[in-house]
Amino acid sequence: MAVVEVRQLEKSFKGKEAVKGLDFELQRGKVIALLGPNGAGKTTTLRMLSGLLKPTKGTIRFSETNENEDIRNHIGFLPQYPSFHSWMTGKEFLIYVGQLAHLSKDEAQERANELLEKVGIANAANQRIGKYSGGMKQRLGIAQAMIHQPQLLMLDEPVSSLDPIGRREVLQLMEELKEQTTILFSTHILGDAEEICDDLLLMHNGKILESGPIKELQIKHQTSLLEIIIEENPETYIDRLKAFESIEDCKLEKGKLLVAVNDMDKARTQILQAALQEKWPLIKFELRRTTLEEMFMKVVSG
Ligand SMILES: Nc1ncnc2c1ncn2[C@@H]1O[C@H](COP(=O)(O)OP(=O)(O)OP(=O)(O)O)[C@@H](O)[C@H]1O
Repeated sequence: MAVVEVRQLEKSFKGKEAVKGLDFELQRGKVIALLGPNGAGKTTTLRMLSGLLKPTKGTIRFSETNENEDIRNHIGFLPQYPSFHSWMTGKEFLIYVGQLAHLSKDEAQERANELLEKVGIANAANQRIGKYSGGMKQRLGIAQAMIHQPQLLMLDEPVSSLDPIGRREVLQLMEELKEQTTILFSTHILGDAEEICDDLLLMHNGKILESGPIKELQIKHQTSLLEIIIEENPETYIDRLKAFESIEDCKLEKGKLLVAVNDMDKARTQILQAALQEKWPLIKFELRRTTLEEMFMKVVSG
């Protein structure tokens, strides 16, 4: 079941389209990565979903809200550059945020203690935020976004500014929080997405180019390539290779023939038979797989 359904979502800034007609759904209980290079439109999309920015066009429908209900009751948001009152302690800050979210003082206190424990900074509860490390601030930011038990937690680049240890810890925390809420987080690092997400929304130039379960996308984009090295005049073999129906394309790159195949078994047999019969000066014949990462890099590099 979808937590949120987005249809034809658009946003322009002074006539410049930042988000160009998005259609997607977020499935309950999943961790979804909104993946894309700088300027893809990730922040703009998250800000529209969180109610901070008005779409130019399109609809965002949360499954558990009524027409006139404030969607902020159902979502938690951690911006890319959160601002904290550095003179407050972590606990004071969470109680303050809890009361802003309409919890009573007692409820806010109870929830603050619970969350400080959950995000792993209970030992720094009474320390001023100004003394927190980047990772601790990010944990506190996640706790503030979770204060009212939202059905959707949105995190804008939650690990980008962290060192490898902080990054690992926050990713682990997100993995744990998955039990309680659906999580949508933006990143430009495929590795982060691959590590913890179930589903992927791949965004580029304001559009979603790919979406779905990451495992399915990995399989979909895993294509087979053969790398062949022929000692003399490799360019003269291109047309010969392209003539096989099992071969989709062939090009010469840095002295290697890169052959895209549609039927690996057939291609292997056909090429090796021809090489034997026609005495090709074959040096190397190797299988290479392209991955989601290569697909992503291709998209990112335009
Ligand atoms: N308030 C604004 N006014 C004008 N243009 C904007 C505004 N906010 C975003 N943009 C433009 O919209 C496009 C998408 O920006 P956005 O911040 O959503 O991308 P992003 O994918 O989050 O990038 P990053 O990873 O760098 O944060 C960019 O071209 C950006 O310059």
